[in-house]
Amino acid sequence: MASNASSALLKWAQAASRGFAAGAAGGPGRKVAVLGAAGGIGQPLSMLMKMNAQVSELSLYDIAGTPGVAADVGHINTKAQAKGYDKEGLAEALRGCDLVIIPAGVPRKPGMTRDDLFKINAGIVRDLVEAVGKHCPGAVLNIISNPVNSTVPIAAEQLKKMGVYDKRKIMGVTTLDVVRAKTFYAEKNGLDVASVDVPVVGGHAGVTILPLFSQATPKVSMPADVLDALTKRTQDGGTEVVQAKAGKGSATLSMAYAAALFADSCLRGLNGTPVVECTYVESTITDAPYFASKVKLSTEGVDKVHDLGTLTDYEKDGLKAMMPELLASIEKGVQFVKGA
Ligand SMILES: NC(=O)C1=CN([C@@H]2O[C@H](COP(=O)(O)OP(=O)(O)OC[C@H]3O[C@@H](n4cnc5c(N)ncnc54)[C@H](O)[C@@H]3O)[C@@H](O)[C@H]2O)C=CC1
Ligand SMILES: O=C([O-])CC(=O)C(=O)O
Repeated sequence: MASNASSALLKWAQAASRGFAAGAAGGPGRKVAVLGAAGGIGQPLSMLMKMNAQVSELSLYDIAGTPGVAADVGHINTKAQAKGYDKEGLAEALRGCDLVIIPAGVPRKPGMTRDDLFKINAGIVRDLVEAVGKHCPGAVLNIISNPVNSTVPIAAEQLKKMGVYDKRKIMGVTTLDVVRAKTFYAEKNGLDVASVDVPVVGGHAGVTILPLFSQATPKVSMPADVLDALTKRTQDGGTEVVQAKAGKGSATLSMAYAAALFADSCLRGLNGTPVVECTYVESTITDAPYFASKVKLSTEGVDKVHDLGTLTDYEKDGLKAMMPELLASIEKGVQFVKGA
């Protein structure tokens, strides 16, 4: 089993640049849907999924703009058949899907928290997941739409309501936190970023994002102030991009990259090559019913949720500090569906 997907995925990316003739994973062709495919994340993500050799059918769904995206992506000379769907086509887009990736919804503007997006995105995610429950209840779900800390519980509750919930299938995508932690850790310590791994646990907003630099490889012992600065930069990575884009949205390109890596790992797992990734799932390893940690992805989705390993006092404090916000965000998501 690959202990970490990054080296395999780097090979995948290299194979992509050579035209995907070699090096990419095989396995049965999978049907993958991107819901929100015409958006800032959706477009580059659709391109990257079109380049993934594990995909045979690619459904590109959005409420507007999908014919153009599908026509454009469809000209890429890889085997996946890309098809665009508008509002009326959601059922067909989803039927037979193995993996559904959801980046639909509004992004932040400067000054907003991810929770400020709840008002609009909660309903979008609930309705899309309802369609998933109707048309492809067995599919693995990768939820990108913010606030992830709440949208994953929303998805779970919606599927429970429909009697088709399977905790192994629902994952909140926190890969961008890992991507950022790796980049910042490698930069700060002069390491080859391709050889670096950093687990990131908790949730996906501010203090709920907890990089475990004590478990990073290769191991570098950092002074307390450097460790604190790296931790805070990882927690505020999304805000750094929101501010830099100055009103034009949040991370899209790095997010599409991260989502494509995570989706590739899910597909590898489904195709019988288990991969371990950090992701936000139903969990019993802390007091929070949903929590991101290392998870083994296999033929049915989540196979094993790994525990946190040994934490330093600094990390234990971080874990304690995140709990009130994380628990409140989860409860808000649960009540949004249950209370309705
Ligand atoms: N999990 C993570 O690490 C990250 C999550 N995000 C989140 O991803 C979401 C999308 O971000 P962007 O792509 O930048 O936004 P965007 O506004 O560029 O694109 C969103 C797309 O969703 C579509 N959409 C809206 N309602 C829909 C519905 N009911 N069904 C299908 N499509 C619908 C829109 O038409 C649009 O094309 C945001 O909520 C953002 O906060 C962004 C970056 C990182
Ligand atoms: O910060 C945002 O709003 C988007 C996001 O989740 C990220 O970039 O991590």
